[in-house]
Amino acid sequence: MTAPDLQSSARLILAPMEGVVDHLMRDMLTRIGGFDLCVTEFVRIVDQLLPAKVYHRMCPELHQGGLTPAGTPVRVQLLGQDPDWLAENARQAVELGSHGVDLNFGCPAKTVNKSKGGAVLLKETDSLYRIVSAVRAAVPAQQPVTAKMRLGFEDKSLAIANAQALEAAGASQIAIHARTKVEGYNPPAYWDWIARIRGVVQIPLVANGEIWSLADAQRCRLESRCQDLMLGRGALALPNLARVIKQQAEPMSWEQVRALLSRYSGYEIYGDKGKYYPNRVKQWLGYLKRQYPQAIELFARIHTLQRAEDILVQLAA
Ligand SMILES: Cc1cc2nc3c(=O)[nH]c(=O)nc-3n(C[C@H](O)[C@H](O)[C@H](O)COP(=O)(O)O)c2cc1C
Repeated sequence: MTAPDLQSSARLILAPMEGVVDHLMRDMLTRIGGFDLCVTEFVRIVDQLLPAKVYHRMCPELHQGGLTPAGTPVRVQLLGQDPDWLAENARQAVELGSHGVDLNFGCPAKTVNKSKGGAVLLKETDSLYRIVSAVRAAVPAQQPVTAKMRLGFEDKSLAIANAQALEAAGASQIAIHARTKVEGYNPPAYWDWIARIRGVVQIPLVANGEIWSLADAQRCRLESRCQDLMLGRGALALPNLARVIKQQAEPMSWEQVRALLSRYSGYEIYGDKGKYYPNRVKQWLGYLKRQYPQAIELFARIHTLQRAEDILVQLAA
C-alpha cells in the first residue's frame, strides 16, 4: 500500500515525553528507524544556568555529538518563563552539542503552570514573543530554535496570534499539538486547526497528536496540510510506527515486540536506570496494550511485581 500524500522529504520527529522517552527509549526507537529527530524530555529552567552535568544526564547523547547510537540527532527541550535564563541555558545546550533547542509551550502539569511554564504561557502572546526572541538572539544562527505549542490554554482563540508571535520572534519551526491544555490528551486532535495556522504562518509546521497508524498519519497530513509529523504515544504503542508511516513497513509482530521488551530490560538493568525498570516497563506495556492484546495479558502477570528479575522471568515465559 502506498501513501498517496507522502513526500520523500517529509520528516518524522519523536515527541518529547517526560518520564517515558528517555535516552534508552530514544536509542531503541531510533534503532528501529524512521525518525529524523528526537526531542528530549523538558529541562526546567527557573533562575540559573544549569551545569553541564544536568544536560548530560537528560541527554547523554551530548557525549556523542548529540546523536543517538543509530545516528539520529537529538534536540534538548527547555521549559520556563524567564527569557534571559532560557537564553543562557539554550546557548549552553547548543554548545554542549544539542541540535538546536526546542521550547515547551504545551506542558499541562499544574506545578509547571503555577510557576508560569508550559501551556500557561499560551495565555500571554507577548511572553512567547519575548522568550523566543531572547533564545533566538543567544543561539548561533545556523542552530534551529523551535517551539512546541498547544492550540491554547482554555480555548483556541489565541492559537493563530501565538503561532504568529513565535514566527515573528524568529522560531525556525513550530510543532503543534492540536489540542488545548484543557482538552488534555483526549481525542480528537484538531488537525484542521494546524491547516488554519498554516494559512497565516510561513515557517515549517509539524503536526502532532493522535497519530497511531498509517491511516491516521495520512488523514492528519490531509487535514493539517502538514507533511512533517511528530509521534508520541503512537510510537510507544507500535514501536515501528515511524517506519510504518515512512516506508509502509508491516506493523511489528508481538514476537518482535517481546524481543524488544527483553532488550529494553537489558538496557534498563545494565544502564543507569535499573531501579526504575519495573515501573518503566509497566508504563510502556500500558501503551503497547492499545496495539497488542497480548500486552494486556502480560501486563496482568507483571503489574504487581516489583523486582526486575521477576519481570524478566515473566517476559521469557
Ligand atoms: C507522559 C507524557 C509526557 C510528556 N512530556 C512532554 C514533554 O516533556 N515536553 C513536551 O513538549 N511534551 C510532552 N508531552 C506531550 C507529547 O510530546 C505530545 O505532544 C502528546 O503526547 C500528543 O502526541 P501523541 O498523541 O502522539 O502522544 C508528553 C506527553 C505524555 C503523554
